[in-house]
Amino acid sequence: MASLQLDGQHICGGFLIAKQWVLSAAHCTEETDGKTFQVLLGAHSLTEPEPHKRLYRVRAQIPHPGSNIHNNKDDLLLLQLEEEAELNAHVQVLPLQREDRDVAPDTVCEVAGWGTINHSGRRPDKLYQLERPVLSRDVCNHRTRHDHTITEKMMCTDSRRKDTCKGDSGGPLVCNGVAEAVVTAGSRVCGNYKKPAIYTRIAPYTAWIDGVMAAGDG
Ligand SMILES: NCc1cccc(Nc2n[nH]c3ncnc(Nc4cccc(O)c4)c23)c1
Repeated sequence: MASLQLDGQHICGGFLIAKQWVLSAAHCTEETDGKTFQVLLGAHSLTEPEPHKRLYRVRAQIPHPGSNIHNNKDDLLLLQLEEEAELNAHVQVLPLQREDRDVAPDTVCEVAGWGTINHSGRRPDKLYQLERPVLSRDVCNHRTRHDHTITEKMMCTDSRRKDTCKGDSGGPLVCNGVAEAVVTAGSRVCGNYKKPAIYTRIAPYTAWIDGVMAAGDG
């Protein structure tokens, strides 16, 4: 799990997909007025000293060319670290789902982040993890939910009670140990069952991800 930070402040989640590459969400660069993130790896607490915590500088930030501020399409961001991450028990690469097939509805997946915990907007110091069931695209696209805005490159999880929120964007949705998708803010609503959590599925983007990493590695 990565924390994307500006001036020591957690902004968004992300995760290591290769020794020198982190995947996150393009919308995370919206309020950064061109500043470059630093990436914290190996952390559980954001503030306390921990043996495997290490802050990395970022050499390049590459948003998906289709990402934009008006919708949630192609909401992916690749970050190349200044150097390869030091891997250990607390810092590992997360395998990506490369088969482009929907995760079965009701599959229980997990999502983690340092995003706000509840309507109080309280921000946690320690990493939170949630288990959430996958919601079918048909239910998620219902008129009373996200009203046909969920494309085949997106997926949803139930947002009843436990949900992702501000600061969780960019983190991975992990199903059976594999990163299936990336948290996107969507309607930005948290904890309302009528607005299920939305994610950008990874499998449709593996060609783009591999292409950027191959070009970046020179
Ligand atoms: N559950 C989907 C989801 C995933 C990731 C991020 C988000 N939300 C947000 N992303 N960015 C934001 N900037 C301001 N406010 C926000 N949401 C918010 C904050 C307090 C109360 C509340 O009901 C909603 C968000 C929402």
